[in-house]
Amino acid sequence: MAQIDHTVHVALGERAYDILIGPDLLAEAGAILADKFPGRRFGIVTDENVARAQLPRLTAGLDKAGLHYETVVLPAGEATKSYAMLERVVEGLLAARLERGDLVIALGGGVIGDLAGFAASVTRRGMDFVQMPTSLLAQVDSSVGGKTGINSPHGKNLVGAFHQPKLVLADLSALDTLDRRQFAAGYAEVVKYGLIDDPEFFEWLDANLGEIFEGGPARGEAVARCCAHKARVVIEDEKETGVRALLNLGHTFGHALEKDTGYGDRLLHGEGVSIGMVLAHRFSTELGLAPGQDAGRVVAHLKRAGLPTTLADIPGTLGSTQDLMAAIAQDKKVQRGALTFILTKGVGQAFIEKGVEPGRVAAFLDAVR
Ligand SMILES: NC(=O)c1ccc[n+]([C@@H]2O[C@H](COP(=O)([O-])OP(=O)(O)OC[C@H]3O[C@@H](n4cnc5c(N)ncnc54)[C@H](O)[C@@H]3O)[C@@H](O)[C@H]2O)c1
Ligand SMILES: O=C(O)C(=O)C[C@@H](O)[C@H](O)[C@H](O)COP(=O)(O)O
Ligand SMILES: [Zn+2]
Repeated sequence: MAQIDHTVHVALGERAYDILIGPDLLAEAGAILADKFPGRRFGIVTDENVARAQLPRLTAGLDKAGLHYETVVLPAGEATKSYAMLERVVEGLLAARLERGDLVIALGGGVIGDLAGFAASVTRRGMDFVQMPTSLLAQVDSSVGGKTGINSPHGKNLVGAFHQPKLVLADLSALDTLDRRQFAAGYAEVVKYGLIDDPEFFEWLDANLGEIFEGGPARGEAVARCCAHKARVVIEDEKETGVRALLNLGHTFGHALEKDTGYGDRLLHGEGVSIGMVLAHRFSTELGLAPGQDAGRVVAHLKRAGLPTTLADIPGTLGSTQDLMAAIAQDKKVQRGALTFILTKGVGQAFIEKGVEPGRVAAFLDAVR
């Protein structure tokens, strides 16, 4: 019997699903899948690191439950969110003769979740999929809410679909094999929830950061609170026509930095979000919207987590402000050519600002470089 510490229900009508959070869910996944999806077959998509560290725990349980599965193993890292890897996954699923009624399993971090979810959405015009997030980032953010996709040479996540999973299994013990840099990158998205509209959560994180990083009970609570927060937002605005844009705090800057640094090891997504959230606070201060000391609190907390907080923390040379502005112009929140930013009045008081003048953003970037 699986131990489930927390359940979050994502109430999306006929697309509703549960997020189950517990200590050993990969090992129990075979029994859970056999019960929820009787008679179905499975296509596991994962990356080389996760195949080494976590896949055997999953397949042992699938074997025990007598389930049929095929596995596609991809290179690890952000560069895998590409057209070439999308083709590899789709062709792998087809070669395995998985039917439309079978399920894709995304076993890995956000890269695998986004790519495999998108592949599921287009293969045979739409297969169901299950998220089995193994990074902190994927457990608190990317496995929930149905944003799937890949990067384009024009920018981050520019090709994709909203495609909700049928189930999310977040196995907390999977995080034991994640390295510290990746854990910290995921933690940036944890902090994001506090900064959006939950100052009490930000305070709680400040008090529990050590325990979260060391793997104490606060870690599971943090994952559950983030999932509950994200589920609330997604239920209200599944396709990002309104409040969901708040989940993009720090991402307009962050995505531009990820593109500029080539989607590689120089800057992980969560690290870009960390710097982006600081820039969003500083830009808000610059515009006279937020007190300067709130940006200071954010920087201090992110630094405690070992995260980068300034452009100078990014190794190597960044492109010009013009290059960054060109990337920002491709942001999916752009409407009729006008920029939208998530700005803030202070910790836990983020808001959506449409029609931000590009000249002001460029001047701000020039000033902080
Ligand atoms: N869809 C969404 O709503 C959403 C939300 C946030 C981020 N994202 C996307 O998620 C991606 C980032 O996700 P990520 O930070 O998980 O990156 P990732 O998928 O690259 O995983 C990070 C690294 O950790 C390794 N790894 C993962 N789990 C492991 C484990 N348990 N043990 C050992 N190694 C493990 C991976 O192999 C990889 O090298 C970005 O592409 C970002 O755009 C999407
Ligand atoms: O779920 C959302 O909505 C988010 O914005 C969550 C973000 O953390 C995530 O990085 C997402 O992929 C960004 O979406 P995008 O639409 O800006 O590409
Ligand atoms: Zn993100």
